[in-house]
Amino acid sequence: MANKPSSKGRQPGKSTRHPGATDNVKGRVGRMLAKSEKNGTYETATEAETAVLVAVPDKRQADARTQEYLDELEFLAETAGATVTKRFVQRLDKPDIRTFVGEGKLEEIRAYVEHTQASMVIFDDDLSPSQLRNLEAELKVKIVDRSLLIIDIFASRAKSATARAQVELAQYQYLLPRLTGLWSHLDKQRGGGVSQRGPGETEIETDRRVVRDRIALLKEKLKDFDKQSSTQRKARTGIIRVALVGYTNVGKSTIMNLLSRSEVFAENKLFATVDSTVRKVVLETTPFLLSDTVGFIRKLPTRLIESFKSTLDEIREADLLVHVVDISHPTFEEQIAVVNETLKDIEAADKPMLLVFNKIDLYNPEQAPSDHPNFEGMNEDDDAPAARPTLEQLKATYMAKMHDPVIFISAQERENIEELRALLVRHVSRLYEQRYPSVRPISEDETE
Ligand SMILES: Nc1nc2c(ncn2[C@@H]2O[C@H](COP(=O)(O)OP(=O)(O)OP(=O)(O)O)[C@@H](O)[C@H]2O)c(=O)[nH]1
Ligand SMILES: [Mg+2]
Repeated sequence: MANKPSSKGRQPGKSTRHPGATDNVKGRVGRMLAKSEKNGTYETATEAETAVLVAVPDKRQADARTQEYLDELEFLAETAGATVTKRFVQRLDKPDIRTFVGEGKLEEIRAYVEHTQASMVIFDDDLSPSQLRNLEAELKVKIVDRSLLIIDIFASRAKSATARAQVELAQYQYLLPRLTGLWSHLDKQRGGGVSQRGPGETEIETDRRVVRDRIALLKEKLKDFDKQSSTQRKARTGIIRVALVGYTNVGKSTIMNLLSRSEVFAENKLFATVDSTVRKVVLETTPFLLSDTVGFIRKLPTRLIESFKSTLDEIREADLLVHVVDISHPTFEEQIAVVNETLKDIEAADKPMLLVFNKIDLYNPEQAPSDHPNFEGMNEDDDAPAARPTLEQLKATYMAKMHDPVIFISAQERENIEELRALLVRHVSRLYEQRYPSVRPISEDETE
C-alpha cells in the first residue's frame, strides 16, 4: 500500500508534485526497503535473506538482559522474514556519533558481512540519518534500524484502510529526514564533495515536497477516519467498553477469540494484530464491547504511536483495561512496565485494570536463558541468572502487591477461563452500576 505506484483512486489533488517525482521518492524508499510482491508494501526482508544483529548496550546492562533484548530483535527480524546468523554486541557509554559502533567493531561486522554475504545489518536502536548513511557506505549492505523494522512489520500486517493510512504516514515520516542522507551518499559515490551543491539538491527538494504533501494528505485522510469512528463510538454509548492491552505476542487475540467466539488472527509472531477489532460479548447476562488492540513493545517509536492514535482511541476510550501478560516470558516484568509506560504516554493509565497472567502452561521456573552460539560479546565472568520463583510463589507475590485484580490463566489450555469470565462479569457489572446508577443493566437485545 504505501508508495504503491499509481494506486487506483488516488488523486493528485492540489498537490504541486511533478510528474515522475513520486517515482523518484519510491526509488529512494526502495533502496531502503525491498518491495514486497504480496501487497505492494515495502518489506525489510524476503524469505531467503540473512541478517546480522547489532546492539550497543551501556556498560551497566547485564549480559543476560542484552541477550533477551537481542532475542526480541531476532523475533522481530524473523517476523519480517529474515534469518539471523550472527549477533554483535559492543558495550559503550554512548553510541559512536558517526557509525553507532566503534571502528574496530565496525571492521569485524564488515568482515563478517563480506565473508557470509549477509543481506542486511539490523540495529537494536534508531540510527540518525547520518549514521545510516555512513553505515551504508561502510558496510555496503541494507542497514535497518529498530523503527524501520517495526514500521515495516506493521506495513505488512495492516489491513483496514485506517491502519494502512497510519502505517503509510509512519513510513513517510521516517523517510523525510532521511532523504538528504541517501542523496549525500550517492553524491559521494559520484565523486561530489560533501558540501558541494550537486544536481541532486533540487531533486531532494522536490522529493521532500512530495513526501510532505503526502504526509499532509494522509493526516487529512486520518482526520476523516477519526470523524467516522467517533460517530460510530457515539452510537455505542450506554454499553461498557473493555480493551485488551499488553505487550506483543502475549495472547490478547487468543483471549479475544475465547471470550467472543470470534476468529481474530492470532499467531506466534510479533504484531499479529495491527488493526483493532471490536466485538460485542455477553457473559451471563452482562453485555460489553471487547476490543483487541495492537501490542506494545519496548522502544516503540513515538512517531509510530502518534500515527496510530486512532487505533489507540479504543484503549483511550475504554472503561476497563484487561492487561494481558505472558508470564512465561523471561522479561515479563519489564514488559508490564513498558505497557504501563505506553499507557501513560497515550493518557490511558488511570483506568480500572485487570491483570491477566497468561500462558501459565509454559511457565517454567527452571528455564535458563537459551544458548546462543552466534552471540558475541558476553562477559565471561557474568553471574548465572538467579533462579525463578515457582508459579505459586509468583501468584502469591502478585496477588499481594498489585492494586488491580490479578488472575492466572492459560488461554491455550483453557485453564481458569471460567474464573476470568466471572472476574470480567463482576467488574463490568460494577462499572454499569457506577456509570449508569439509575439505569437497570442493559439486556442483550437493547445494545445494538
Ligand atoms: N502456550 C501458550 N500459548 C499461548 C497461550 N495464549 C496464546 N498463546 C500463543 O501465543 C501466540 C501469540 O498469541 P496472540 O493471541 O496472537 O497474541 P497477541 O497478544 O494478540 O499478539 P500481537 O497481536 O502480535 O500483539 C500464539 O501462537 C498463541 O497460540 C497460552 O495460554 N499458552
Ligand atoms: Mg493480536
